[in-house]
Amino acid sequence: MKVTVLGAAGGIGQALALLLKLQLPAGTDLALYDIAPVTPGVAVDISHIPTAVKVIGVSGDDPSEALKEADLVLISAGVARKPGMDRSDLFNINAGIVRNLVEKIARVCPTACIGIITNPVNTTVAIAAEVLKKAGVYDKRKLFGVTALDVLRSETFVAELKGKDVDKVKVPVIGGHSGVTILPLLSQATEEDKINFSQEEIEKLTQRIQNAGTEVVEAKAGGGSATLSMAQAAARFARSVLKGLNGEETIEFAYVEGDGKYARFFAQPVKLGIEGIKKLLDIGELSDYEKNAIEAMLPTLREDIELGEKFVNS
Ligand SMILES: NC(=O)c1ccc[n+]([C@@H]2O[C@H](COP(=O)([O-])OP(=O)(O)OC[C@H]3O[C@@H](n4cnc5c(N)ncnc54)[C@H](O)[C@@H]3O)[C@@H](O)[C@H]2O)c1
Ligand SMILES: O=C(O)C[C@H](O)C(=O)O
Repeated sequence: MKVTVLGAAGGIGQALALLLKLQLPAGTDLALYDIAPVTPGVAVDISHIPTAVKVIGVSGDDPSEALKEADLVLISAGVARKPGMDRSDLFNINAGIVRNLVEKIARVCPTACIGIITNPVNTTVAIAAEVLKKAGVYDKRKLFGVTALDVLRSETFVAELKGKDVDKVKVPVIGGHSGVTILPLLSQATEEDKINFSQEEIEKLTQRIQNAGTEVVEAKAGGGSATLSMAQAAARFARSVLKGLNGEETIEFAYVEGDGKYARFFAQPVKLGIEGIKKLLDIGELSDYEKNAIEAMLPTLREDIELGEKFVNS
């Protein structure tokens, strides 16, 4: 198996490269690409860590060498937020970056699974889908917006608030990856057994999870957004995708093209298998608060998606 990271010299990219070198199964190839000239050096650096994962680093204008025969491509190339910005403010720069990189993927490794980290994820995934469709290689089972960080944060915050074992807490998170489109399903949170919340706790926790990215952006005070926690989330996601590709089915939450019930793309639980998504899983029973929250997010989510579709097609 081969995993490629595009944007590998960045804050997420370097931490992700390190985690993948440490966590990928023995025998996996890891390819790092970034326009930054330091990228081959990042690869040399982590290549000295004694694990059975082989690393190459490619810089410059052409990612082809890094993409050749990739099974999974993770894209974290692009700019990050500064205080006062929304994720949608990144569209002007990141839309073109994602379009160009996905065009390369369509040519060099059209059957690879793709995990998009670059914001605004609600829109960049739609851009990727349209680019792949134009190239005649779109397989919706293989395109993912990486929303695993929302799940990690929910597990952490719930465990902290309720004094639970963080290793056992599970919280589904659905919708998209910005503001009100991030919806933790606290009515389904468990630590083996169901965890109960007061309405006040539900409202405060939901808001904290929705604003967690901004919490990091403000704390970093102009130095960027979440990189280390994001790298861990992406590494966990990558391991699950590879497990699936290797025939060991796993479940992850990701922003994918589903049945269109709520929006063309929607973060939901998926069963991963040898072709990427094997099955879309049901989001389960929702509380009235969650049902209302879905209705409230849909105009934003649909607009975000349309923006990406139009960017490629007009
Ligand atoms: N999905 C999520 O949950 C999540 C979480 C955190 C950050 N993000 C997003 O991830 C992106 C990256 O964040 P970061 O903190 O790593 O930013 P960063 O600025 O530290 O790194 C970005 C890297 O992308 C590279 N790059 C720019 N254009 C490129 C191109 N055309 N080809 C290859 N590489 C290119 C840059 O050289 C840089 O090394 C941002 O858009 C950020 O908003 C998403
Ligand atoms: O908030 C951001 O801009 C980065 C990322 O989407 C996050 O959730 O941390």
